[in-house]
Amino acid sequence: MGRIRKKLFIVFGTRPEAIKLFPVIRALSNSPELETVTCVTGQHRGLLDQVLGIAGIRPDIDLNLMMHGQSLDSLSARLLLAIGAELDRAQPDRVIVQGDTVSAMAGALAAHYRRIPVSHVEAGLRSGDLLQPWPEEANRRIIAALADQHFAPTRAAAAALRAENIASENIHVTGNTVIDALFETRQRIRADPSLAAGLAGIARALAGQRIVLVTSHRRENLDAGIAAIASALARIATRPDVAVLFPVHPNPVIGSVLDTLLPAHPRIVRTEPLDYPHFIRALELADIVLSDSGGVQEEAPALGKPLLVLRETTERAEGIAAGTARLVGTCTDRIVEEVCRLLDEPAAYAAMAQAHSPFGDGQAASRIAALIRNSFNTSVPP
Ligand SMILES: CC(=O)N[C@@H]1[C@@H](OP(=O)(O)OP(=O)(O)OC[C@H]2O[C@@H](n3ccc(=O)[nH]c3=O)[C@H](O)[C@@H]2O)O[C@H](CO)[C@@H](O)[C@@H]1O
Repeated sequence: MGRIRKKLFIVFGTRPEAIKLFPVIRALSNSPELETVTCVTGQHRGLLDQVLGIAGIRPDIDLNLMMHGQSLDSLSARLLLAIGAELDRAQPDRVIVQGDTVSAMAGALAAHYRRIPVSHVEAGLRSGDLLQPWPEEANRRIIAALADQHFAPTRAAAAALRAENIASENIHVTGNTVIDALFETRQRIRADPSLAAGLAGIARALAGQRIVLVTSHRRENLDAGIAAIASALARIATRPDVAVLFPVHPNPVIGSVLDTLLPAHPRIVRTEPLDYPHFIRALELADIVLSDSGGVQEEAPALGKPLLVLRETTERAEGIAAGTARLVGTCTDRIVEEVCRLLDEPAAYAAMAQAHSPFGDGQAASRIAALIRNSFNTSVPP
């Protein structure tokens, strides 16, 4: 006899997955006919835990698989074995993964090996280049081949899936859940400013400066890219009207390049990675954002912050089409030139500083929860 409540097994392991899944986990938990099992892999231990704490998620299973210096193949193999064992124990009716991490790919594959259906949140992002972003572009395509429910954030993402011959009835344009997380967190900070109070000192110290907020951690930028970005920031900070705020990703390669190429300077503020409310507050304080992050490309347009994307290609063309984002790559001169153009030409700045939210309206998670609920109503025999 089948269970009355359907069991959903949600696998994730990194900061961005936790940010983009907490609204979904909550929406699913509000359905009495569904039971959720959250399984974290610990792929990015510290950054993941920051988000879990703030979102109030206590994972049911913590695989804690992070090992210092682990290779992608060792990580993938360990994830596959560990997730598979948990699936055998939990016997879920459906597995949910998000985005393009190795944890998500391994979760989908372990589910497929057990013929458990897979829902993919943030489906259909494609750069068209298997090496950029690497290995995420391949992870996305593998998950798409295995999933039977594809939650595309935008119409363009849905079209990319149809172009790969995924059946239209399995593709749903829901918006990106990061906008749910962003709007909710912004609301929480307004109601309780102490959630982001750690930035008050920095905001006071930088008052009167135009703030350039920077994040960079993409693997393909770890060699020459991050060095070129650091040189650009050092030049930008020579302007007396500008301050650079750089929450640095814990990857040691980034820290050591910055130690060499980004000298101590009163107008360059390097911090540890900020927790989510503090990062959202930093986005609000920023005049210009420089980033190679996927999530930041979705958040900055929703807040009307001009964003220069430190990549050669992007799967998030919607921000560029909306006019809020511009692809600038990682050439030092180009970055400096584009930042100075925004600082010195008010019309250029105003054109990019319009708030658009091409990636969602903040209601994606409730749409996804409803689609998952309905999938059981339609596919379960009477
Ligand atoms: C190749 C690619 O594009 N892949 C993406 C990748 O993630 P990413 O590039 O978006 O990763 P990050 O930049 O680490 O995270 C970003 C989030 O972190 C918040 N943030 C940032 C700095 C900080 O100091 N404190 C914070 O809280 C910030 O607001 C934002 O929401 O994996 C995801 C999962 O599958 C995919 O969705 C997504 O395609």
